Amino acid sequence: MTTLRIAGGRVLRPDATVERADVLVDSESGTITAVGDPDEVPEGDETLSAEDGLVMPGLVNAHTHAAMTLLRGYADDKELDAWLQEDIWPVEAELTPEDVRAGTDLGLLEMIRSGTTAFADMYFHEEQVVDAVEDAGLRARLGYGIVTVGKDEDGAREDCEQSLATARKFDGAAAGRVKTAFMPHSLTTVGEEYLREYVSKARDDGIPLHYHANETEDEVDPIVEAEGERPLEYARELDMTGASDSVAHGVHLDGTEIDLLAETGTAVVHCPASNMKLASGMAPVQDMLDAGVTVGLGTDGAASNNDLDLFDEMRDAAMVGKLAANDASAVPAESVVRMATEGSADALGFDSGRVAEGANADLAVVDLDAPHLTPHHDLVSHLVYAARGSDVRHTLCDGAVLMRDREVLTMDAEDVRERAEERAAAAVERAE
Ligand SMILES: N[C@@H](CCSC[C@H]1O[C@@H](n2cnc3c(=O)[nH]cnc32)[C@H](O)[C@@H]1O)C(=O)O
Ligand SMILES: [Zn+2]
Repeated sequence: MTTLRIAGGRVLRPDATVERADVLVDSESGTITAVGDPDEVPEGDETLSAEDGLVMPGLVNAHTHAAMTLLRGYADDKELDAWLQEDIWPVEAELTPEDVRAGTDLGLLEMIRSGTTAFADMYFHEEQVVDAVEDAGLRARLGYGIVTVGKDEDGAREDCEQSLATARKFDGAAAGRVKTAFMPHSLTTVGEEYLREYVSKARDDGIPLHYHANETEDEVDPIVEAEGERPLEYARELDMTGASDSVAHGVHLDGTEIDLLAETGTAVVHCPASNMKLASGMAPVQDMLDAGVTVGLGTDGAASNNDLDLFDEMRDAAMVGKLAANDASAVPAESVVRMATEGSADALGFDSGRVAEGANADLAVVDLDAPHLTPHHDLVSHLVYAARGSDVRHTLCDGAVLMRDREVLTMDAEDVRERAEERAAAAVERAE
């Protein structure tokens, strides 16, 4: 057994208290085997210094499209529908497997550097994402995104089959760090007949669902008109709500839908930056938390954010949560940290997001000695309101060190940047 002791720092515990403690990690099982007083934690085979640092759960990005880093800054300042149809989808149609690998690598590099250890990915050429995750050492729940609008029946079925096949094939890949889901893009971009047929197939195999829901009013209104019910009521009828499922966004929700989410255990992944940038609206996050909904946090793709830094996202979540509730005490720092760690991990079905014995050893160590993190009245406050991704010193996933002293060990950062730069430029040129 190889053990690693993370020593000399402070530790953020699941009850949001901070204490001086060391953490012992078993690299073979990839779990945390002890957390506690430095005198009581056994010696490790190796030591990683957390002096002047805070050991926290690795952040979990519960909704993204990692390869969309290639489209970062390509098209901004537009609302969702026009942005997707006029700018994003034409370039995505040109993306080859190698392009997706390059964009995903760039996304993973950015995640590791900013203390993110797990993510949910909805995209295509997912075999590339599996390989990228395997090599970089992160954890992911991934799936192939289905769009049937604008496709004939054969094309639509092909998409659905592809999503099922991807979910079946890759579950458990990368030594168990990859899990999968069936991923219809949304309730309006996938036809009802296909949802009915293929969701039931996914259910037969126990495959969870992840999809965009209630993101914009333009997406809610047509369902209300056609079905005479709210989108999530429609989703429940289609058997698309359940304890293993998660929906991205959940911006435009009424009280009935919030109750439905809580009752069924369906998680919502809040994506505040994307919601603000595309002017989609303000999610009722405090209302969801009050109702007992599992709420996670996601960046969405880098083209609508425009980065994958969950520290930024935490600040955005707190800020917009207060505006939405018209209450400065709404969505406080502690709730936000919980959202980005345990909440997201629960949404994705990972035993991560908490520094506790037995949990996955997915961790980040944040430097506390920066001017913008001084003084130390309240470190939970700092994580949400003052820290940034570049404050992360070490990142670990599944008991392995992915970044040590700001050097990413599992990827060649220069090569990743060069490939992404070249492939992004070429794809845009082909599309235009
Ligand atoms: N199989 C589909 C791809 C779907 S992947 C998921 C899709 O979600 C898109 N996407 C990114 N951000 C958002 C968002 O905020 N709302 C809805 N879709 C988004 C993204 O561009 C990507 O096309 C096809 O071949 O068209
Ligand atoms: Zn999305």
